[in-house]
Amino acid sequence: MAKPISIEVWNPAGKHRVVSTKSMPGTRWIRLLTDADCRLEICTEKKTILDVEDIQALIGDKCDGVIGQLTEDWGETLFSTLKRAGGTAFSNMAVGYNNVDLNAANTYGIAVGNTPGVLTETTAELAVALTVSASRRVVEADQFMRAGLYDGWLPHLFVGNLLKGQTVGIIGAGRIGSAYARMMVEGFKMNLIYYDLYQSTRLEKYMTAYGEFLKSQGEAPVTWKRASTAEDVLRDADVISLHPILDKTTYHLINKDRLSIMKKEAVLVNASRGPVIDEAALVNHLKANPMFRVGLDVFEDEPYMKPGLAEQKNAVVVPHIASASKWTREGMATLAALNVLGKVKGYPVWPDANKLEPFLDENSAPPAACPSIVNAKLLGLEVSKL
Ligand SMILES: NC(=O)C1=CN([C@@H]2O[C@H](COP(=O)(O)OP(=O)(O)OC[C@H]3O[C@@H](n4cnc5c(N)ncnc54)[C@H](O)[C@@H]3O)[C@@H](O)[C@H]2O)C=CC1
Ligand SMILES: O=C(O)C(=O)CO
Repeated sequence: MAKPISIEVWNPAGKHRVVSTKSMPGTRWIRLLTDADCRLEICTEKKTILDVEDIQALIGDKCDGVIGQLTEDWGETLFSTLKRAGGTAFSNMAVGYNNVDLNAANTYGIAVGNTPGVLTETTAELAVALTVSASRRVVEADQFMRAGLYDGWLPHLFVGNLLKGQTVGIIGAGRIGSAYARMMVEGFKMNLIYYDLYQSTRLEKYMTAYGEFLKSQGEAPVTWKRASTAEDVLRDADVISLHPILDKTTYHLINKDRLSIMKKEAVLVNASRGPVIDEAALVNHLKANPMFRVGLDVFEDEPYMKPGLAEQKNAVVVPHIASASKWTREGMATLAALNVLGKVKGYPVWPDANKLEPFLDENSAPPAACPSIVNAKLLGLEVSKL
């Protein structure tokens, strides 16, 4: 028998049953669904991470689509349950979808949505915040102050690293990696080295133009380089920020060997996914190298930290909040809802998931399309001509 699970129902007479496994910020997403004849059921269970059984209970016997979260395990069991309930759509309220087994979704013909773009700047800004906090020892200094230990200015008190003129390294120069690179380069006049499987022509053009601009102002130009290996970035950079997707190629990309080639006083930031770093190896490295610093938004076994990490003063840790600005979270909710709604209504897929502004304009109706379906091609979904 299915577990009892608490829900809040909107528009009970709606024709299409859509389930959201969590309450999400804002109300626009709710309005968009209910105005389009959906009965929306929002799970209000007081449990942060729902397990597969909880979600099966939510899906029930009839469900057209589900809006879910990156903490959930969307694999064979959930996609087959959704298919049996007549569902055709699932959307993560996230850009990353490493919690989703796309092969299983494809097997059951379920469209999988994500929420790119709307979180790019917000996430990059938090990565910058972690970089500065780690470089300048902001959290350590804050704790020292609150503990009443400050008894006057001293030449050696909380000396950290200057960013200006140093080299910032990016691994994964996609939307967020490129936005972060620009913030660091513009903000701190840093030189750039990046590694990605693909060339980021846009970022390279920007770097060249910005260097020219600085020169025209009589300032030292910034330089850039595309590295041919991740190791080249790790060896050369003073600050390294990780922004790749999580998949087989990036799992434990930062491991004991790669940590050992980094500068002893480097700053490492991770706002991508926890398993990109071998966290146990990182803890050992932090212990052995007190001048090496990290800023972490994500962890290998969320919500837990590996033993020893919490005690390391050279680590700044925050609980996966990189996309947590009001505008972004409301936008993510809107995109996730529109992915599901679009598929339920039989709309085509938006042609460019990097240009989703029309869906985010609160003053106009969104286009009749699914903003971002990651398996659209595989499912042979029609592309919008709008
Ligand atoms: N901490 C947080 O709250 C957030 C975390 N994220 C994470 O950030 C990731 C990136 O997001 P976007 O920039 O929007 O995605 P994106 O797809 O624009 O960028 C990812 C980049 O990683 C590159 N990449 C893939 N495999 C690689 C490899 N083996 N080595 C080097 N580069 C590789 C890709 O070529 C691409 O350029 C998401 O997949 C998600 O996991 C995203 C938003 C918020
Ligand atoms: O969107 C993502 O992938 C996140 O991690 C949360 O914003």
